[in-house]
Amino acid sequence: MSDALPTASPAPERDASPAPYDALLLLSFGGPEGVDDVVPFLENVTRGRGIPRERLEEVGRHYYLFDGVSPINAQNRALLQALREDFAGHGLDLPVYWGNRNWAPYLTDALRQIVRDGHRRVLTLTTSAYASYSGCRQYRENLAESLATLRAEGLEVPRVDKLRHYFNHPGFVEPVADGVVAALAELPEDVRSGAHLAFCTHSIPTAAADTSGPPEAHGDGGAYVAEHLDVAAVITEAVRERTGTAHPRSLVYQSRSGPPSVPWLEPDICDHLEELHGEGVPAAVMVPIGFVSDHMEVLYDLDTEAMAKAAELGLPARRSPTVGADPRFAAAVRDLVLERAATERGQAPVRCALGALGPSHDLCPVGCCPARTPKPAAAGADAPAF
Ligand SMILES: CC1=C(CCC(=O)O)c2cc3nc(cc4[nH]c(cc5[nH]c(cc1n2)c(C)c5CCC(=O)O)c(CCC(=O)O)c4C)C(CCC(=O)O)=C3C
Ligand SMILES: [Fe+2]
Repeated sequence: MSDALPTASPAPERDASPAPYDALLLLSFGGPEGVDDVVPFLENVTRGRGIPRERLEEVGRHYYLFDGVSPINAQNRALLQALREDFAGHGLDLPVYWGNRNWAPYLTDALRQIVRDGHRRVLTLTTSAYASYSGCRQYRENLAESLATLRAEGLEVPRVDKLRHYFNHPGFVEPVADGVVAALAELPEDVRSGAHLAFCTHSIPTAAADTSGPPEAHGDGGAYVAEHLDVAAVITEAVRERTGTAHPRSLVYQSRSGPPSVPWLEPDICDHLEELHGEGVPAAVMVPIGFVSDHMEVLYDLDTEAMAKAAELGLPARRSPTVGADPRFAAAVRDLVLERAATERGQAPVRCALGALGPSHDLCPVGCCPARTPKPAAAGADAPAF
């Protein structure tokens, strides 16, 4: 694989008009904020998804280890604040709302407020940077369902679009690369230059991976894996530019769910650490590129379980930070909002993207990340009219 990829591209000066949009919606997963929330939250997440009881009990224990509190909602509050500050500081007059798929504040309530406040064109930012059913279409299904609820309530339904996938935007890549450099600096000096970069993301069923992204990417591994491989190469190169060391890398998976009979993406991070250790690799940095902010998958599956595995092996390891509410990420969101607004106004704005894949599509085409059971999905070429 070539490492000669561009690792910087200047963010263009853009016209600060968000027109035709009049609201931005931060759409996220949601998480429990106390022990009493855990079971109802897990019921919301897993309704109709066929997850074995034992897996749910296991995941419930992860939350109880942290007093039932996932950091995801606090992270989203911080991101909301960062977006509002960034927009205000750059003359972008666009109110920002927040709603979740699985926990309060709920998506339907956020959309209802948007309508009551008189907004008609909503742009959505999801806290998932890649193509996949769980990371993209399922959020689009949630939007369609909430819009149908509003219509049943007799409210005027706004038009809703979704920002393109941003895994390769410089404002996502750069904070991650800096975080890797910082994590490397925390490793003992004698093992630092030999450290392996284990890029971590959520495992998904291989069938879902194969059909992720637009139909033309299907069958060849799919867009989900291709996007992660591409950004892992970009980040590795950005780290080499900063440290002078070309670290070996791999893409590995975590947080497998579902019945054991169904194949999911592998290797798992813990098995991978064992393998690295067996090969004589002196240290590892886990880079959670699959996640926008810290949440239970990061705190438990990486910081608790994978770090315990590394300690057991005697393998020096660190976990690098997620982008969270980094001001560069907030600025990237502003850039993407203005890019999309200009596109909707019929202009052809510069589209910032690093790596070999280039900028992702604005509108998910028909057949993008199909569901096992077809459901209406908003903000795509196959969106129902309201
Ligand atoms: C690709 C992907 C992302 C990244 C994109 C994105 O961020 O959207 C993601 C994020 C998250 N997943 C989360 C939590 C859970 N995911 C589960 C289950 C599942 N995730 C899946 C995929 C993904 N998940 C899949 C294919 C399943 C199997 C069931 C199904 O087919 O739907 C379950 C059920 C129990 C279990 O089996 O683990 C839970 C509790 C939380 C919140 C954590 C917190 O509370 O801090 C977050 C951010
Ligand atoms: Fe998940």
